[in-house]
Amino acid sequence: MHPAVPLLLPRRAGSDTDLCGFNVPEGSQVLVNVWAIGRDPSIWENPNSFMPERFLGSEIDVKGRDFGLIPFGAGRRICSGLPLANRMLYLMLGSLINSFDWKLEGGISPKEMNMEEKFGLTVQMAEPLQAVPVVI
Ligand code: HEM
Repeated sequence: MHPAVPLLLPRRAGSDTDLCGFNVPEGSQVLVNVWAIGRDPSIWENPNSFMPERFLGSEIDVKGRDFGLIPFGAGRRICSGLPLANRMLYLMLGSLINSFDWKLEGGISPKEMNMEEKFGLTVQMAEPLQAVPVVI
């Protein structure tokens, strides 16, 4: 839902190409809108809902084979840090959740949290997250 690099790295068409009925002339710059793919209702049920459980028992992964979910990109320019990120994310997130209780600053409830984004080459929260760790 919130891909780190919403338009991936720009590509250039190596030859005249027909893409889903659109003519893409050789040399055109092509941007892949991963942000829109992640919110496409023809691919995802309830695309705007955060439902990590939708992946339970699913074969879909983020390694660039399932074009509905390519937060690390795909093809020859796929993120070269994917194997590292794939290991570190579980470790970091698991450590943070295991070691602390978390609350939002100002007594805001998670449902009230502003999840809007700022437009840019990389996605950032419009209103930075202020999460307070409480030692368990
Ligand atoms: C959650 C963590 C990360 C995400 C979501 C992410 C996402 C991406 C995306 C979307 C791209 C563009 C791929 C494309 O256009 O097909 C990219 C490129 C790249 N990423 Fe990551 N990345 C992450 C972590 C890392 C880490 C940990 C490293 C290095 C240690 C790294 C190094 C790179 C490099 C070098 C490229 C450029 C690859 C190229 O141009 O061939 N990334 N990343």
